[in-house]
Amino acid sequence: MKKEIFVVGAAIIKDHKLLAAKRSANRSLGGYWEFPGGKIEKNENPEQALKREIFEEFGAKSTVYEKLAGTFLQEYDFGIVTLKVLYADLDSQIIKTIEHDELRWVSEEEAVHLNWAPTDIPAINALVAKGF
Ligand SMILES: Nc1nc2c([nH]c(=O)n2[C@H]2C[C@H](O)[C@@H](COP(=O)(O)OP(=O)(O)OP(=O)(O)O)O2)c(=O)[nH]1
Repeated sequence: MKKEIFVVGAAIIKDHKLLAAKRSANRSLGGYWEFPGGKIEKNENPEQALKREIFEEFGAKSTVYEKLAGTFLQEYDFGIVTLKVLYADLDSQIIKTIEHDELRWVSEEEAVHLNWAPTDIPAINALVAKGF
């Protein structure tokens, strides 16, 4: 049985642009674009996990809103990732990036051309279909 990995990602949208993050080359799925976020720990709900991850990754406070419809599943050699995407806002500046090689605010047109982690592709398509 493969390990199940429960992950939460943030759809952070400002001025019609989405904050895309490129995973550091030395990590699992390195070099792919993703939503800021990470693994949900045992004692957390998705919202708590996302606020913690955004603070750890960026040193920024955040407000988390509703979930994007759907749960996105993808099997990898290291496990099965189950991704939930929550809309969020940053309430303070990004003061550091510890897990990403690059951060980029992208339009819908730019977003669809990035090399997203396979898990994230249907989520990006759903976000673009809704418009941002
Ligand atoms: N943060 C994030 N992780 C994602 C996304 N899509 C996706 O498949 N993942 C995967 C990558 C990782 O295997 C896992 C999230 O773990 P993580 O971001 O906490 O990474 P980590 O530092 O604990 O993992 P690792 O590099 O040490 O293996 O989910 C996404 O949009 N955002």
